Amino acid sequence: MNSLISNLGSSNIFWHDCPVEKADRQKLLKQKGCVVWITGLSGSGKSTLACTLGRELHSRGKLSYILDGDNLRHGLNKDLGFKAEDRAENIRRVGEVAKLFADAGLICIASLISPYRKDRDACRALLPDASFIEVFMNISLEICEARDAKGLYRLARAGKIKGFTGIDDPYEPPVNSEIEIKEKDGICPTPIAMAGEVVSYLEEKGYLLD
Ligand SMILES: Nc1ncnc2c1ncn2[C@@H]1O[C@H](COP(=O)(O)OS(=O)(=O)O)[C@@H](OP(=O)(O)O)[C@H]1O
Ligand SMILES: Nc1ncnc2c1ncn2[C@@H]1O[C@H](COP(=O)(O)OP(=O)(O)O)[C@@H](O)[C@H]1O
Repeated sequence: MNSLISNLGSSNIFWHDCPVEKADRQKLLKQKGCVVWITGLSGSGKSTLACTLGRELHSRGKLSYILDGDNLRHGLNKDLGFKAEDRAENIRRVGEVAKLFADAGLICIASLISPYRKDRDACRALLPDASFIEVFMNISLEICEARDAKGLYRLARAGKIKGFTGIDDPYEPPVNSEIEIKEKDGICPTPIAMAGEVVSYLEEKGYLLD
C-alpha cells in the first residue's frame, strides 16, 4: 500500500517500446484498431447495437471486443456507483482499456451511458488520428422508458432508485458525434440497420481493410 501511494505522481517511470508495433498487428489482422463509443440513455439500444455490430464484424472476419458498462461494473468497476465522480472514473478507466484494445489492433466497441460530454471528450483525446468514433443513440426518453427492459425506470419514477440518468440525473447529448442513430416518427431503426450504419462508416474510413 505504501509503495503504491509513494509511486503516485512519481516521475521515475519510463515508457518501454517493443519491436512489434500497432502497425504490425493491424497488418496481421487486416484491419485498423479503433474505438466505437456508443453513448445514450438506459434502454436506448446500446448493448443491442454493440452485440449486433460485434456479430456483423465477426461474420466479416474482423476482430472486435465489447466493453459493456453493465458488465464491467461486475468486475473492473465494481467499486464504483453512479454519482458524478464515480461515473467519471468509470468512463476514464474504460477509455484507457479501450485505448489498449485499439492499440492491439481490435475494433473496440464501448457501450456505456457515459452521460457527461467532458468525460467522453477525455476518452476521445486518448485516441490517435480520429480513431474514436462516437455513436449517439438519439432515442427519446419516452421510448426508452416504455421499453424499460430491466424495470429500472419504474423504480426510478417510484423514487426507489435515486440519480437515475434521464429521470433525476443529467444526460448531455454529444454535439458532434460521428454517427447518430435516430428514431423516425417514433420508429427506431432495426438492430441490423443500426449496425449497418456503423459498418458502412468503418468501411468508408478504411478501418476494415481487405
Ligand atoms: N442510477 C443509475 N443511472 C443509470 N443507470 C443505472 C443506474 N443504476 C443502475 N444502472 C444500470 O447501470 C447501467 C449503466 O452503467 P454505465 O457504466 O453504462 O453508466 S455510466 O456510463 O457510468 O453512467 C445501466 O445499464 P443500461 O440500461 O445498459 O444503460 C443500468 O442498468
Ligand atoms: N432498434 C431496436 N428496435 C427495437 N427494440 C430495441 C432496439 N434496440 C434495443 N431494443 C430493445 O430495447 C431494450 C433495451 O435495449 P438495450 O440494448 O439493452 O439498451 P441499453 O444497452 O442502451 O440499455 C431491449 O429489450 C432491446 O431488445
